[in-house]
Amino acid sequence: MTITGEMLIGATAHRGSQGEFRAVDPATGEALDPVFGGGGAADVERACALAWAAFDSFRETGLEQRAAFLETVAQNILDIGDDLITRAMAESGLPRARLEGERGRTVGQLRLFAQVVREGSWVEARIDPALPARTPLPRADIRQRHIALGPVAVFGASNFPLAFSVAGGDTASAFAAGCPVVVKGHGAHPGTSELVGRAIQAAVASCGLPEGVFSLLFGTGNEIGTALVADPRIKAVGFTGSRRGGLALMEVAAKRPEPIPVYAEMSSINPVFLMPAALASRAEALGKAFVASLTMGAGQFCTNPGILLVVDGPDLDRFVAAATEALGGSAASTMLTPGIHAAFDSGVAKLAGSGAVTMLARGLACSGPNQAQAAFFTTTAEAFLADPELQEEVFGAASLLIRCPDVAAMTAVAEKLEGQLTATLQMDAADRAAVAGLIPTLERKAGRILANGWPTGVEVCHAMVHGGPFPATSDPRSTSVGTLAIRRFLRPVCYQDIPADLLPESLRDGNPLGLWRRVDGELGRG
Ligand SMILES: NC(=O)C1=CN([C@@H]2O[C@H](COP(=O)(O)OP(=O)(O)OC[C@H]3O[C@@H](n4cnc5c(N)ncnc54)[C@H](OP(=O)(O)O)[C@@H]3O)[C@@H](O)[C@H]2O)C=CC1
Ligand SMILES: O=C(O)CCC(=O)C(=O)O
Repeated sequence: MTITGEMLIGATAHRGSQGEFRAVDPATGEALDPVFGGGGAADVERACALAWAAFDSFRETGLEQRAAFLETVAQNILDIGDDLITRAMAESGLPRARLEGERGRTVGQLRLFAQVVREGSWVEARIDPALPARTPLPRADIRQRHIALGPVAVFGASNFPLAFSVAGGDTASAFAAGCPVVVKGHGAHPGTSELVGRAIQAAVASCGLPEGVFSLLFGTGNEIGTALVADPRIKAVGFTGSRRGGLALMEVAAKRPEPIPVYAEMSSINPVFLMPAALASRAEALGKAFVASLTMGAGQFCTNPGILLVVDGPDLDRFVAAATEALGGSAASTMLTPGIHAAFDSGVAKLAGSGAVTMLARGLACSGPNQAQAAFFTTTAEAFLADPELQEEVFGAASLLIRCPDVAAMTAVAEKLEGQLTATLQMDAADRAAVAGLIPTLERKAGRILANGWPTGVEVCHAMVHGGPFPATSDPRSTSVGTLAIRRFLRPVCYQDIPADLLPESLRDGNPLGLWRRVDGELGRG
């Protein structure tokens, strides 16, 4: 498939006229062909007008048709073949195996959402039949279902050019809910975005859906994203990226005449608690496993283990020795963009320059452009508590070990942490009582608590929560990974005494769609 450098607006391909840009291969620093045209206000207007025109029809597509659409998108992405992988490698510096795995995850989550759509319980139909004889007052016939929120603006993330980008989790869950999507493609991987965008565009056409179900825009500055979020026809936003970018978009959304929800995944340092018995029994293995998680994908995961909390003592020294040895031998790896690389270097320099922090190890020296050397630092619980800047995310393979005098100090540090995507416990049986004391704090701080694993690598499943209190996300009531993500793009509507023939099928007597429904409080298929 040829990459043209055009935006995809409804059924058309259209070259933007507001400036030009090219992707950069971060491994070589060279600009890649073709030249892309940046979009402007007229392109946002056209994409949003089409999305709005498609909305009422798309949200009422039958469950089977919508599920088949998601499956067609998945198949079309696979059908691009190796061109997709080679372009994504060139644009991101990520290795083939990682991108092939990511493609599998992307296709898998589209197919999982197809199953969810077919199964239909997301409609959450409720029926409270009329009680005309009730005294002192009769009850009306009251029915409820969930409908799609409206067109959704999705911002592709730089660090997952497939699974969190044009056809990533935000798009899949919005489509599943029945929302048209306008994607603002990330400037780091426009060719990958165009290829995937064309796969979606073809699926819209072959499934007989209105063209406005999907558009893909590019820009050469913040203006296009701002205009998209400000457009009155956009009713929700999905974003993964920097705290600054997420906050800026939240502000735009909040200042609209009609404010809208922004589901932004932004910043997390993912504390790992090395509990005393676990440390005593397997300090060396933990040191090696920690470095493997830290350096995976050049550390460019929002779930990266950015801080470790540990009780000081000889077992910690064993852990540090193993971790510094592993990290000292880890190769420098190419980061996604020159900007992300520069931000990593400046974050590491800031930590190194802090009087309260000691450098423990650096990875092997860089041998090419945009490469990052992993970094491992230590500080004390007291110093960490005194300096809120030590909590700032350094995006990449950098981590800070916090030496605590006892488990109570670990809890005290946990209490001072900002909201997190994850909190990890390395624990043995003898740590159970201490962990039981920590869990209430971790439940308040994080979206996912895990034991004896590492936070990188999120399973896409029904029970997953990839979210958490601010600043991990802008809305802790939801998740951006897993099937619960559909809820972000739905809202309940109640129908009181609406004539039977005007009710949506999901709420009609006789349950023509065979959905799980709550009738007079009882859940069943009646
Ligand atoms: N925690 C996480 O999961 C991640 C964190 N990051 C962090 O973000 C930094 C930069 O990476 P990047 O991926 O580019 O993330 P950004 O947040 O800078 O950009 C993400 C997207 O949001 C848009 N955007 C950003 N700011 C604004 C704004 N003020 N108004 C309108 N649109 C905006 C960008 O558009 P435009 O192209 O116009 O800039 C881009 O499409 C990294 O160094 C890292 O610190 C990055 C990825 C993931
Ligand atoms: O760890 C993962 O698999 C997902 C990470 C993520 O959401 C991110 O880095 O933005």
